[in-house]
Amino acid sequence: MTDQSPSDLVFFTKNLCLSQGNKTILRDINVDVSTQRIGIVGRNGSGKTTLARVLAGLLAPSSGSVSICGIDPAKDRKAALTTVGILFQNPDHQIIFPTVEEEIAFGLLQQGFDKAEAAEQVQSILKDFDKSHWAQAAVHQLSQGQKQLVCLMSILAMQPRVVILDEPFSGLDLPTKMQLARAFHRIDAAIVHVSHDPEALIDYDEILWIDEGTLKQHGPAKQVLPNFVDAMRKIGEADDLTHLTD
Ligand SMILES: Nc1ncnc2c1ncn2[C@@H]1O[C@H](COP(=O)(O)OP(=O)(O)OP(=O)(O)O)[C@@H](O)[C@H]1O
Repeated sequence: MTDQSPSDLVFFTKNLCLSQGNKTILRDINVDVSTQRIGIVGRNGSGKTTLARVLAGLLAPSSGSVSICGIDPAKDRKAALTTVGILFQNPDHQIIFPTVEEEIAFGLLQQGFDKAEAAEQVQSILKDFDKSHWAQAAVHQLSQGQKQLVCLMSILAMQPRVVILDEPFSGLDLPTKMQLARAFHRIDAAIVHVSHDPEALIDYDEILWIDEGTLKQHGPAKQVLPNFVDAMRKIGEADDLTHLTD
């Protein structure tokens, strides 16, 4: 822990462990984060999504603790709703309503806004993104990139202090990625961005590298990303297939 007070921190974890059944997925993660652009990298299955879900309060630690903007997100679900929003890899796992305006209004109604207030906020966020004409569009007719933008607008309408992006570009073509990345740049809140792509995190303030459920390295992007890329290259260059003949 640094000498910063917990309220200055975007999040911190203390001896965070998480198991599912017999499997330990996160082990003893201790980290303080106080900047606005935070990347999380790691190999497939290293525990990045699990950490993102713990930060959003969707999973509770098995032991240890987590605090995001001063709240325990799994215990204080009401505060978590206004503090942290999470954008999943696949918008189809997030969207539940038939039209764009209903989808965006849902979170606001959950937050306690009445229907008229929610409708006003929906219009305002659509206008912000120059998408007022989408209000009554059927969500199932939108492309994946458009659906991802609807999810992002739904989160931002709730004005969270932290937005977690879990591989938000997967399955999107390059122009859509670039358009969505521009939308991310406009986000006022702190961003925690899980990605396999070091390029996507190059301008970020700090990076957490998760490896087999542990925090392998934490530091400025310029320091951690080259180490991560080197390590991934070495693993990629190794000829795993030789082991099949052992
Ligand atoms: N509910 C669960 N029960 C058991 N094991 C799980 C559960 N959820 C995740 N795991 C396992 O935990 C490990 C970490 O999963 P997680 O999805 O957090 O990794 P990840 O780093 O996000 O992977 P990827 O980059 O492939 O998305 C994986 O081995 C996964 O199979």
